[in-house]
Amino acid sequence: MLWTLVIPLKPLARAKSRLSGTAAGGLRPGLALAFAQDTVAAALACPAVRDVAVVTDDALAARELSALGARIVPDEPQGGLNAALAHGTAVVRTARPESPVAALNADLPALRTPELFRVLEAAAEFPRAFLADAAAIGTTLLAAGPGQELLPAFGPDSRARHAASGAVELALDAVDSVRQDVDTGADLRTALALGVGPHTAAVAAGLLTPGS
Ligand SMILES: Nc1nc2c(ncn2[C@@H]2O[C@H](COP(=O)(O)OP(=O)(O)OP(=O)(O)O)[C@@H](O)[C@H]2O)c(=O)[nH]1
Ligand SMILES: C=C(OP(=O)(O)O)C(=O)O
Repeated sequence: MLWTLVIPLKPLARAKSRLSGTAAGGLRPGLALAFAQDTVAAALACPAVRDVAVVTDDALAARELSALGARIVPDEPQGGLNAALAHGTAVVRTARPESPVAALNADLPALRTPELFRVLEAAAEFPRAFLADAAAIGTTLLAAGPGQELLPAFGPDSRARHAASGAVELALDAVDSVRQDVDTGADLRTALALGVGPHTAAVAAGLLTPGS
């Protein structure tokens, strides 16, 4: 099955606010962009991915991510994350109404293409499926097969809300890079230990000193 990924991205000036203690104001937008660049590059390299649509109103991110090969969908609803995902899904399905679609967070800087492949292959077995985040509270990927509504319920406790919505939780080992979203400085250190992509590695160099 070939998936269309829908990746939401907040305007960079407001993104990753919980990293403000780790990356001071001037550096945080660049870090959020680097996370998105590494996420999009790893996703576009995946043989199970037909294309990637990024839902964002950020002009710089739109330029940089379209240069990688992503389609940009303006965040027209301006109604937060789930509205952006529902909109992005509707837009990509205008051309391909039956397309399998998966929402993927833009803050997965350690994302490894083979692990994403395994997650998407597993998701293809169910009408709707999701992957819990590394903290086991949230969600990093929500998939809807051909003709299925996405019904995104991201945000606090989204693991429980996606399960309650009828999506099947994917119980997979060894897909840590797909689960490792980065919200805090501790998450960033964990992602760096897993191994981040080149954009994040370049920005993170100098941000964190060993043991900080
Ligand atoms: N297009 C769009 N994307 C959003 C919006 N809110 C959050 N996102 C994206 O949704 C994903 C998950 O959000 P979070 O992990 O909370 O990221 P964040 O909002 O940048 O982080 P905090 O500011 O620390 O809450 C990230 O890829 C965000 O960029 C929104 O209103 N519109
Ligand atoms: C948006 C989510 O999480 P967080 O803001 O914790 O990354 C989520 O897990 O649904």
